[in-house]
Amino acid sequence: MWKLIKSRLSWWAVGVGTLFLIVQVMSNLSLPTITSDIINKGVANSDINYIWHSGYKMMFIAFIGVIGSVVNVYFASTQAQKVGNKIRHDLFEKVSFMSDFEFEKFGDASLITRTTNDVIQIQNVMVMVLRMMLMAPIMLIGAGFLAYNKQPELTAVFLVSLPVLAIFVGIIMYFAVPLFKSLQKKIDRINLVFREGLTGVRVVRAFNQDKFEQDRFADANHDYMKTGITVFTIVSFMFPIMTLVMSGTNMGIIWFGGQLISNQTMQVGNLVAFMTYAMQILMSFMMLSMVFVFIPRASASAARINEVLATKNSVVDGENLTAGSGSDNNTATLDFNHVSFRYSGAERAAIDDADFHAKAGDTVAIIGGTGSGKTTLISLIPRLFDVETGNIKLDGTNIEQLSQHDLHDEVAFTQQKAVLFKGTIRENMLYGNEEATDDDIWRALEIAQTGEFISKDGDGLETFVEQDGDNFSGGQKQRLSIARTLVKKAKVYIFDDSFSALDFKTDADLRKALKDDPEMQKSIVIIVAQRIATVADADLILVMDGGKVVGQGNHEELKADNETYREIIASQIKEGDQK
Ligand SMILES: Nc1ncnc2c1ncn2[C@@H]1O[C@H](COP(=O)(O)OP(=O)(O)OP(=O)(O)O)[C@@H](O)[C@H]1O
Repeated sequence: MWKLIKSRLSWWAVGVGTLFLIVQVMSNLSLPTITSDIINKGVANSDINYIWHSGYKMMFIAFIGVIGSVVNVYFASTQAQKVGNKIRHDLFEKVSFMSDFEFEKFGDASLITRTTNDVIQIQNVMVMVLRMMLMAPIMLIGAGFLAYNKQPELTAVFLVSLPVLAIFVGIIMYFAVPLFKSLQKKIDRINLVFREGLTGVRVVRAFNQDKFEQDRFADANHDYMKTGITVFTIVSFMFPIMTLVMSGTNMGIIWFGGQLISNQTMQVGNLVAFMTYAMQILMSFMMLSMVFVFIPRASASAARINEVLATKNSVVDGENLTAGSGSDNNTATLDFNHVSFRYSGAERAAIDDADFHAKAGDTVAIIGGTGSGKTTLISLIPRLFDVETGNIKLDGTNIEQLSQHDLHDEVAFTQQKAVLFKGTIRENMLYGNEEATDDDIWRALEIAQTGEFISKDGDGLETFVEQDGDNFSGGQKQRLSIARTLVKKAKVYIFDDSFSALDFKTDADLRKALKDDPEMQKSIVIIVAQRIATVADADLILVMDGGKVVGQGNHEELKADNETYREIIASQIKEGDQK
């Protein structure tokens, strides 16, 4: 935890906060001595002036103490907030650059818990540490010293009360600490079930599994609640035990102190001050114990956060990078040279010796059965994963020699699942290219065949997009995603099964518009598809089966001599889906 906090802490603020904390503790420590003086000198001698004078002094010192406390709380809280803010920022940045490998390792529910709840645990403990953990030792030593000064013999009482308190606190910590740690894992589980229930709400309803999902969530929720109740019940023993020990200590002090007073070896005022110091000593001990109860929970959270921050991204920028891919758009080339790739832990290669070449103006279509490796193949181009053997060259430059930023500038990607953001159509389109003009956006929207639902006569680019694009149909969302990809100026445009949600006519119109657009002639278009009709016009068709490119050529060539391609055609004739 220390490692996580120290580099993000502002040390001058901690210094100033500690200074004011010392002021507060000094004020707290000096008040009992003044009280004892009021009793010993003012009350005993009926000296009203002395009592008033000491009263003013007490008020002044108490006021200084309040200022010390307020300033210290301010610095402790702002530091905790700032450190939390920096950790969340760093986590988000780290997660933004993670490849799918790293995402799968943690799971998104756990990443969310780590960025929210785990950070809050650290913030809470930071406030405790910056206040209690610094205050308690100063107060413990100060009050112990002053109590000893008032009446050394009486300090023997602590030889009993402190060990008794330590034993009870030790027992509480022994049971509470492991439970505190397990609470974090249980929050992960709640997040996971909640997230799955939310994102899959339609599937859940369609299969009438509402009850099953509710029970699943109730189980996770109940499990968390049970552990929470157990741990906080255990911790709640702290306060009654503390009260018991304090009362016992007071009784001891009054018992022995009373005897010392009757022997005239102690003044009444000293007894009162001693009792206050005794409370301060026990309170300090208690504060330290509380901090030590909560630190392990925060340490567990810190370990979970550090695990994310320390994760090495499997896709990283290499050294000696080439600036840009080295040629203008008109000469764009893409070469897959004997590329193989295997998912971590997988026995079989997901891509086995893929070798093909494309140039500006080409449309490359990839077809094959489900699980044949189409998505994996195109994911290698923007380096969502790195190739295992072979290489991919863009304009003759190995893509691993380009910075990821430069590479992503050259490659525009539409995923299988359309993703839209809440906002306007314009905002969504500018996501593809923030410098795009309205004309650029309308050009992209026209190619993507959005005319039937986004028109210049209506709200146009100001049309509102709900969260996840929920106010559009699947096919409309897909067309908007395609338009956003086209707004970007890129050398390679990839459409991963993006046309499957479109009806045949729209699919054909869109591909024709793509082909006819002069801008697209400068780029390479890669289309992953399941339908023969979608791929038939492509300049190069790659037929995939079991991770291998088992055929490449145009429609006529493949129809003539590729068995797998013919099987796909045959299967689609049966479905009445062939061109
Ligand atoms: N993240 C992953 N981790 C491990 N294996 C994976 C992962 N993603 C895909 N695979 C495996 O790699 C193979 C190719 O998957 P891929 O998604 O590339 O196929 P696809 O042809 O795009 O399928 P579909 O048409 O169904 O989308 C499959 O056997 C799949 O199980």
